[in-house]
Amino acid sequence: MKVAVLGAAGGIGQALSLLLKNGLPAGSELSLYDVAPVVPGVAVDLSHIPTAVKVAGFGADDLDAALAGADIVLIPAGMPRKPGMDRADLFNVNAGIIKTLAEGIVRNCPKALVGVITNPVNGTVPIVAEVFKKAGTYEASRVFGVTTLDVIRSEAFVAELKGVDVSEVKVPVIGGHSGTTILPLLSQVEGVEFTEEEVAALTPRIQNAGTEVVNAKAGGGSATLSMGAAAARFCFSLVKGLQGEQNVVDYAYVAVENGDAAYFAHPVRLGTNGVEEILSYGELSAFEEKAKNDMLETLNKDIQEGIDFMAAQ
Ligand SMILES: NC(=O)c1ccc[n+]([C@@H]2O[C@H](COP(=O)([O-])OP(=O)(O)OC[C@H]3O[C@@H](n4cnc5c(N)ncnc54)[C@H](O)[C@@H]3O)[C@@H](O)[C@H]2O)c1
Ligand SMILES: O=C(O)C[C@H](O)C(=O)O
Repeated sequence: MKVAVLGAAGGIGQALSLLLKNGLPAGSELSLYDVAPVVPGVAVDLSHIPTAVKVAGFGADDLDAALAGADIVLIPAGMPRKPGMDRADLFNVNAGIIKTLAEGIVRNCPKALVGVITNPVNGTVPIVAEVFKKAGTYEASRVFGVTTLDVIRSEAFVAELKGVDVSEVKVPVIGGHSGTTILPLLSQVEGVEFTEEEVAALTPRIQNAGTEVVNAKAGGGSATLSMGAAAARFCFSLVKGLQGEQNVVDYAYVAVENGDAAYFAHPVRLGTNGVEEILSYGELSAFEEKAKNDMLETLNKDIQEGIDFMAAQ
């Protein structure tokens, strides 16, 4: 199994790479790429951890070597938010980075499963898809927006609020990855009941959790450690699917035919080709149904921005 991390020297990249060095199956290769000159040093540093995962670092000019033959590519490359910014404000800087990296995937590992972390996820995922379509290598089942951070935050917040064992808590989160497009389905959490007031308070807390971190870091970036943990968890699900494990289900922002929007976070069953099946998110409460309908204008606009960016190239 070869896993490439693009943007591996950054806050998320380093946390994620550490977790992958410790958690990928024995015999895997971890390929670290970044334009920052420190990336070979990050690879050397990780290589001193005694696990059976081989690490290599690749600098700015070595994207092709970093990607050659990768089975999974995770992309946390690009600019994070500062206080006062929306994720959408990152589009102009990050769109070009994502396009360049997606073109590298086309050249070197067109069959890889690609997990996009770079914001704004609602728009960067369509960019990757459009690059692949242009090259004739697109398979919708292989492209994912990583929304696992919304899921793990929801688990943490629900457990904290209800005083239950966090390892038992499962919270579906659908939609996109920004503000009101993040929709936790609290009505479907098993074993706990929420009052209307709790739902009305917890839903926006989950939706604004990224901003909570951005403000607490006061100009020093956005979530990196929790995102590293989230991306590693998602990567391990992809690995299990690739290894042929049955019934691996996780949440991700994926292309959906005849769905709520062209891209929407759903539960998906993972397998050797990435998404084997897009699963239904089930029944929504009246509160969730309204929140879903209300988000669609924003989500569709974000998606179109990514498509238009590529159309203008
Ligand atoms: N999906 C999510 O849930 C989620 C969560 C947190 C952050 N993010 C996003 O992830 C991105 C990275 O965040 P971070 O905190 O790690 O930022 P960071 O600034 O710490 O790291 C970004 C890294 O990307 C590298 N980079 C820039 N251009 C590159 C290129 N062309 N090729 C390869 N590497 C390049 C930089 O050198 C840097 O090392 C941001 O866009 C942020 O908004 C997404
Ligand atoms: O909020 C951000 O800008 C980063 C990330 O998308 C998050 O949810 O923490």
